[in-house]
Amino acid sequence: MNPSTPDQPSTAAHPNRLTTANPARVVVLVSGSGTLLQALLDATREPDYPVEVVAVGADRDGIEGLARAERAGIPTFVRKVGDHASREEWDRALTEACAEHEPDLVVSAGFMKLVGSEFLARYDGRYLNSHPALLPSFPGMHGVRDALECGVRVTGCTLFVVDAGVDTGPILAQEAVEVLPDDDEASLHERIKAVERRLLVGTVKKLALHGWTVQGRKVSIP
Ligand SMILES: Nc1nc2c(c(=O)[nH]1)N[C@@H](CN(C=O)c1ccc(C(=O)N[C@@H](CCC(=O)O)C(=O)O)cc1)CN2
Ligand SMILES: NCC(=O)N[C@@H]1O[C@H](COP(=O)([O-])[O-])[C@@H](O)[C@H]1O
Repeated sequence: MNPSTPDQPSTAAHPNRLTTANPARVVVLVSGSGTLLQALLDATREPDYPVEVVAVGADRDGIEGLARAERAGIPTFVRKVGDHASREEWDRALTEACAEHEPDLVVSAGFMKLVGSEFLARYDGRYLNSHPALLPSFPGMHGVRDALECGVRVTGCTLFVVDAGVDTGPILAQEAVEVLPDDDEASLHERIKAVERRLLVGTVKKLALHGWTVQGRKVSIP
């Protein structure tokens, strides 16, 4: 993890400011199809996109998210909970696997495991998660299904800085998506993911360019 680089504003006036290398080194964690990951990979092909995806990690084998990384020539790693004696050991192994790539940011993009205290301490303020609902409504593994079952007319997506709770961390960005009368979980999730991809790519760019501060529940990007 890097402090400010010469072409970025000084952190002297903002002691809690988090900054990245230029380009920012990003590890992406996935458990599934990896379309959010793909959006980041596609963005990094633009010459002025200030991010390098340095590795992709997963908690399981055989997923399209890992295949996308391999096709892009990006290093991958898999750390399965079941291969470790305890959840704490898995958390340490995941932390170390990420650390080998010296990330400025770790982005959870459909990563379906809760991380523990070692991971959170190492990546304090630097671990982001994209969630397919407007938090604090509908946290957890089934944000789209829960919103539909509740009958809301508007849901959306949230990008936040992960803390020790489940989808409770300080919010970076949100965008609303209308629920249509004929929506099922799959159709609504597809429309949300289209918005999530754009929000993730745009917000990670802002973080890389400007840095950010986390103070209590507030995240600010200058
Ligand atoms: N400490 C945290 N870790 C993670 C968070 C978080 O908010 N705090 N967000 C997730 C992603 N997530 C929803 O956004 C989420 C992922 C997983 C679970 C969960 O209960 N998982 C179970 C196992 C599920 C399975 O493998 O089928 C578990 O971890 O044991 C809830 C919410 C990223 N990590
Ligand atoms: N609680 C975490 C969660 O539900 N994550 C969600 O998984 C999807 C991943 O899509 P992808 O595999 O196509 O990128 C995204 O909608 C993401 O928000």
